[in-house]
Amino acid sequence: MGQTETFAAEMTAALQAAQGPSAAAQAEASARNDVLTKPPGALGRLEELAIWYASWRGNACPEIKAPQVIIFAGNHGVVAQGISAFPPEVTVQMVANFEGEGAAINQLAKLHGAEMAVVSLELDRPTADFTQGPAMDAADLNAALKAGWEAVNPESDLLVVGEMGIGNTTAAAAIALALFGGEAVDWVGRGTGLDDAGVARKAEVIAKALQVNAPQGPMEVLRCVGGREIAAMAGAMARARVKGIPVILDGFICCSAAAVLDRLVEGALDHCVAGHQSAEAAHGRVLTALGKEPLLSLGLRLGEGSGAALAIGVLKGAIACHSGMASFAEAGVSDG
Ligand SMILES: Cc1cc2ncn([C@H]3O[C@H](COP(=O)(O)O)[C@@H](O)[C@H]3O)c2cc1C
Ligand SMILES: O=C(O)c1cccnc1
Repeated sequence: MGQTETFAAEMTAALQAAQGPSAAAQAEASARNDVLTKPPGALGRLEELAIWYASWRGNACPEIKAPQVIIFAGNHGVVAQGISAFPPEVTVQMVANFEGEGAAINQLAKLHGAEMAVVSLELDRPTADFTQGPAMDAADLNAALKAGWEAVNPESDLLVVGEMGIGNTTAAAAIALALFGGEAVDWVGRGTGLDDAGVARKAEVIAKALQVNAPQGPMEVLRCVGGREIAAMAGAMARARVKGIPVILDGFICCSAAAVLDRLVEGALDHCVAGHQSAEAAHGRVLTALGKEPLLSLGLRLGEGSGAALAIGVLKGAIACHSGMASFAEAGVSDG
């Protein structure tokens, strides 16, 4: 897609025009599921997962051969408000750790045979402190959306987007408050490990951010109180929607980016499944607002795409059974 200056508008139009899943593949996969050698429904959610994946791939008997994990990194001016337990230098240090294959996400991506890309977004130029004014101008927002869009490998057959950005649970909470309403305290959590006073300060910070910026509409919310890596995640998930690449959603920050798309275009997240529910207090609330039931709930509160990457194994299990199992007729098993 074209011009950086108009990227947000072009991306929105592409999402509006995007095709849905294949009804034929869905019907064929569903019929196949009905004759596999198991009592009806005995594979629980794995059955609906396999049919969902098959419908998005347009193939009733799919395989997962080329998963991609993309980690987007960005820095946040709002760290000046003392809203993270860690200093902002950790963002660039962790990027080096990703590149040296030393982070949790490296291990989980490798475990599931996923290609992993790391995209740093102007780490030496943090977003503006959004308690003072918008985090990004239109040029910054468009560039970040486009970086996300372009990072997706169109040949991949599954996408996980993760992030690294000290302070980004505050941006995610501000996005959630702006999109879903309620009270600031409903959307804040401990992030990397804030104490109770820190969490209370974080709530004040996001309340002030919305007073100062008063963003109108999902894209403006993303520009005013988001961050570059959050915008890039949204851009990548939008590209995946257009390309028919299923996405596994990660934790609170990933879901705040997804929520922007959800409010922007109806059905924009139909190609997404929730990988897990993180321990960040408001993640469950965001998942409920998005109508997504998490596959895993293991108390993770890391980000980096880690919970979603772990859930690749669940989806691979669903597809292995669906595409590999024999039917009652093939195996000569009585179908009851
Ligand atoms: C060593 C380290 C590795 C991480 N990997 C992900 N995060 C996570 O923590 C950050 C968000 O929390 P907050 O809003 O409280 O700063 C993000 O970078 C997120 O990805 C990490 C944080 C740290 C310290
Ligand atoms: O939910 C997450 O992804 C999360 C929670 C805490 C810190 N970093 C990420």
